[in-house]
Amino acid sequence: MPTDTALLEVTDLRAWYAESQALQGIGFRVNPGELVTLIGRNGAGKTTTLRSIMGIVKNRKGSIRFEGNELIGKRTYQIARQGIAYCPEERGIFASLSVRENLSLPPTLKSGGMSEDALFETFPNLRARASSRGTQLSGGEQQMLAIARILRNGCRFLLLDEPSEGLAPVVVKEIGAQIRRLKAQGYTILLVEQNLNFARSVADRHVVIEHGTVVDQLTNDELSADLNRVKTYLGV
Ligand SMILES: Nc1ncnc2c1ncn2[C@@H]1O[C@H](COP(=O)(O)OP(=O)(O)OP(=O)(O)O)[C@@H](O)[C@H]1O
Repeated sequence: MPTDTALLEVTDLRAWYAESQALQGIGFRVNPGELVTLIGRNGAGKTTTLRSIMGIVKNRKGSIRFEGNELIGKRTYQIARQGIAYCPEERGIFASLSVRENLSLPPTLKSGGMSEDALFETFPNLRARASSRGTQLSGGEQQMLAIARILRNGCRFLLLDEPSEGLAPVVVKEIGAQIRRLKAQGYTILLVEQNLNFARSVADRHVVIEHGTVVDQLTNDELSADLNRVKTYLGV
């Protein structure tokens, strides 16, 4: 696909934590409406890639273009306002606030954010738990709330960090179905995952990261046809 159709284009991305270089020159693209995963072992650089796109990791070089606009040099709030939402691995639910209060917090960054009703339709478990505090939610409900919350602000490009982590298989399936529904609604999604089966159940393409670089890229069909190609990288 030609460069000018990419929604996100990352080129030679390098990033540092103090003196330590975590990304060594990452390059990949995400086209509008696609769901792309970043897969790789612990410490490969997946989360750092998402945090670099968001400008949370500030010491970064190379190029990150979103809708043609360069994000390197921009602050996190400016990046969010371009229409990029980030759901971190730690989920960031406000423990003492109810589900409804957690959902009321995000600022409107773009028009077209999901209404509370639309969110409760996508995540029916949350409707039943609307008055429950963050601490009373199961891990799966917390993950759903973390995703639901970023849908409030109107962003159409979602960065999701390991939504399946620590969840029972039946809950992982449910979250997979919800993510597929978001994709069907036109959201573009970049997803960090270590759970290969989950990644295969939702993605169009996969970008494999090792030691801060991209070592392979493949479509979901290519992955299904040759699972060993990726299992070697993941060490499973
Ligand atoms: N806050 C930090 N300070 C210093 N080094 C860090 C920090 N966060 C991550 N690193 C290092 O950067 C490298 C990439 O880590 P990153 O978290 O991006 O990996 P990952 O692929 O997302 O793995 P994981 O699934 O374990 O988060 C690792 O070597 C890690 O130790």
